[in-house]
Amino acid sequence: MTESHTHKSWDQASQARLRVSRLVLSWGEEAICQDVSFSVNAGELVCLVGRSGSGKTTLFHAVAGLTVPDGGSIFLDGRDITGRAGEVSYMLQKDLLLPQHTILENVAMPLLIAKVPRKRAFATARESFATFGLEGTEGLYPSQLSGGMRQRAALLRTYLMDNNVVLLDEPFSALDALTRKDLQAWFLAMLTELDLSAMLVTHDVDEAVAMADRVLVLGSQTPGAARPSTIVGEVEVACPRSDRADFVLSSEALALKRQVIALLG
Ligand SMILES: Nc1ncnc2c1ncn2[C@@H]1O[C@H](COP(=O)(O)OP(=O)(O)OP(=O)(O)O)[C@@H](O)[C@H]1O
Repeated sequence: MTESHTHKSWDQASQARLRVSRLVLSWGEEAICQDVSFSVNAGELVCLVGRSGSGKTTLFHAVAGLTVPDGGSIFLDGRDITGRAGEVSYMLQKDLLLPQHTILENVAMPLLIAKVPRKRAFATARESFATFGLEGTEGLYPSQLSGGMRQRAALLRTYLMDNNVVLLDEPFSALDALTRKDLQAWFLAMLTELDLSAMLVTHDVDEAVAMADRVLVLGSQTPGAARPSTIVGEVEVACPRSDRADFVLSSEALALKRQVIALLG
């Protein structure tokens, strides 16, 4: 039996869609992440929080296959995808829409890059505009949309990469507080509707507890040193997505935030 077969039975038993095992990452001589292991289960939203510079983006790049780790492995449904791009969808921190292209052209980009014929790419993209609350914006340009709408378009573009695991790096951070709240609630409903598993980087402990099924904390175990980072703890948020609006105001949510903040150190 090969190594990946061994992991496949393990993953299926544990429902892990994505499994990261003992990842080691560095930039040149500098060790950024050391011995990072975690999994994302089917349908789960995991939020990754960590101080600035702890290596969240570096970790996401590796999971997305944009860099090859110095050690460790990444499995998707039990398949070793270490160093392979395109297996999980990734929305970068500054995933800007191209200003000179229409929303339809922007959203269809992953399909066009995958060499789907233009007509079919646009038809496929159009089908999801209503689901993402973007109907009527197909022919508009990014500058004609509100920040929230632009972010929905970027999320739709990520969705059209057509993987059932998505990585999102601070997708709501540039939005004003009210738009962010609306979009967070909408995003949770979308994840459920589309049956996606997701991992989201955020600086914002409130956002993590408001959205996640599980919060992972990336931090250093070496006193006084910011790096190398590892997963220093996790906090489970056992609240149905539909009840989150009330939950965030509860003493239970406050207690969970305290736990996350304590892990951040
Ligand atoms: N392209 C790069 N080349 C060299 N070093 C890098 C590069 N990108 C990141 N680093 C190093 O890795 C460290 C971690 O950066 P990273 O962006 O992963 O952290 P982060 O937790 O996402 O930070 P933030 O929350 O501020 O976005 C940085 O402090 C920097 O030293």
